[in-house]
Amino acid sequence: MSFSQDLLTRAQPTMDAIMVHPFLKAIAEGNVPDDVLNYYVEQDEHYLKDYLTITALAVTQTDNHEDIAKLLDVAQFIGNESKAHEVMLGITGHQVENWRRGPETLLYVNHMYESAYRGTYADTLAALLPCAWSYEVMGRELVAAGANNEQNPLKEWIELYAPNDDSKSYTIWRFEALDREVAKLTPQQQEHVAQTFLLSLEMEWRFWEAAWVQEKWQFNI
Ligand SMILES: Cc1ncc(CO)c(N)n1
Repeated sequence: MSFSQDLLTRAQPTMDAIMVHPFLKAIAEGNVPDDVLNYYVEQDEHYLKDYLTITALAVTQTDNHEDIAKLLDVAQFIGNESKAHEVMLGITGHQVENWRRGPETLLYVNHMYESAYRGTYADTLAALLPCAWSYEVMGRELVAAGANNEQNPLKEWIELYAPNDDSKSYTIWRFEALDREVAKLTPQQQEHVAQTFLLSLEMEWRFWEAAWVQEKWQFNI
């Protein structure tokens, strides 16, 4: 069994929990409460800025030309995600004004920065992967369930993340790169990479949850 196949088995319970999270159910039904959408967009603006920076850090850790080209494509795609945010803000009429990272956002991006600054290239790939992978699975499942119907105000948002061609995965190259890179590591380092991936995946669940419960810092500073 490949490293990433084993990883997917270990990741399954977390992924299952993400897919049934009430926030995702509300996206499917097109009835996410406004304050949840606003919280999500504000935190995701922070998240994506950091994600872009960490993607750039990943570029500096490898000399594999194909990976570099793919990572630059990812950087390009992150620009499209502002459009996804506009879909959500179009529903609520809100403007982004909270420029403070919430607790879960900070935990998540710090985990990714730590992986990039202190880990191997494989750690950085692993830290970045659950973001793309969980949204691909989500997009695919939402479209399969017909959630991107004309009545759903989040139709465009959903379609941004669903693969265009059903058979094509936009994250498969990342798993292949991960398998190639971990082959260079010791078993101990490989387990570190696995933990890095699984922690980012848990952070995906926590990111939805934080918006759903409107998680706040204790003090306003
Ligand atoms: C937290 C989070 N994870 C994944 C994505 C998809 O890029 C996103 N926009 N935000």
